[in-house]
Amino acid sequence: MTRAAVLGAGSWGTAFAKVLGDAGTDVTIWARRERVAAHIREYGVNNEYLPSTRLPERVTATSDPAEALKGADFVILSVPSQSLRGNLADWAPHIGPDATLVSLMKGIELGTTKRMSQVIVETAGVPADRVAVVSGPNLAPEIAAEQPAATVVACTDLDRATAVQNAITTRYFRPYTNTDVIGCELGGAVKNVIALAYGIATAMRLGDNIKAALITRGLAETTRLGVALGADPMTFAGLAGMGDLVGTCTSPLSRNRTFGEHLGRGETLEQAQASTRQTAEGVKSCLAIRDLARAHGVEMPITEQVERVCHEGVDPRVALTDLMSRDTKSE
Ligand SMILES: NC(=O)C1=CN([C@@H]2O[C@H](COP(=O)(O)OP(=O)(O)OC[C@H]3O[C@@H](n4cnc5c(N)ncnc54)[C@H](O)[C@@H]3O)[C@@H](O)[C@H]2O)C=CC1
Ligand SMILES: O=C(CO)COP(=O)(O)O
Repeated sequence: MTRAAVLGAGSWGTAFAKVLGDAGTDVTIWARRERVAAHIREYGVNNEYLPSTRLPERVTATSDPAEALKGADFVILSVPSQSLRGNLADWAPHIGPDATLVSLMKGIELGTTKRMSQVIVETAGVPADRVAVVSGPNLAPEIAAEQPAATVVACTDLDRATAVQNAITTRYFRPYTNTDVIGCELGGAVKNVIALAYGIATAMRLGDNIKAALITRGLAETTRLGVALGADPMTFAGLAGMGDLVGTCTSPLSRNRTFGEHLGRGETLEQAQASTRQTAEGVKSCLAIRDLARAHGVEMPITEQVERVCHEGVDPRVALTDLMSRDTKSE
């Protein structure tokens, strides 16, 4: 019997545990707070993040990471990106020697500008070919409700990607494999920043033309950064690129887009933050992505402006004027 540990009991960790359970894997979720774990054990429900989803019998929970990780073939990492390094340092001694580590996270680490798989390799001391990434248009509430979705499992070791694919294939969840880890991770992280911009534009009632332009030019700057870092440009035309970008920007369920709407209504960063307990990864990652782009000499004008609005208190109207008045160029 295959076993998985899901570390992080937020929306996506919990929905992903359900997918694994429905596909026939025994799952133990690690929750930071014992009362969340106890509620899952007793009622089969994560009442804090997905209160209307009943988890399969095969899914249980604990607040003890060693218990969650015992005998796990798949170690699923689903905490906020900026807390991964600290958490994983504690968890690493309990991870089995051949376990596959699977990142669900869509962020870039502040300060180091590292992708999550790089943080995992460094912190857990595992080779890169034991780390897989799952990324695509995967809004957790829809998947928890068994609405159909597709995703990408990326790993440089195709056999491991296929093993993860098999462990998460259900009648409502369809994973594709890919070996481009860099492209899949960048697609997932940068789309959160573009979704912030899309949310800002939505709240400012700027119209559908500019929203389509943000998606298209957002994908262009994501691809530019990806290519500079060694990604396959075709990845950005796939589910982990365009798919996730369109899904996130256009869905009112997206925390990043919703956060952007708060900013677009004129709220400060602090006011927008006070409106949600959930993770809008783009808010912090826009800083790291901007730094990464600058370090590689890549222009990311939308990301630059999102960073200014989020962290430098720039009025979104000023950011828009700056974007529209850049030097003209070829597409
Ligand atoms: N929710 C979604 O629809 C999707 C989310 N993701 C990504 O999955 C990752 C996890 O997101 P969600 O589950 O949605 O987040 P969430 O905001 O729903 O939950 C985060 C979880 O991490 C815990 N947590 C918060 N700070 C922590 C810390 N310092 N140490 C340990 N645990 C901590 C929280 O208690 C909570 O259980 C993010 O990178 C997100 O971008 C990816 C695809 C879909
Ligand atoms: O990554 C996601 C969908 O693929 C979820 O997006 P949000 O974090 O903006 O809710």
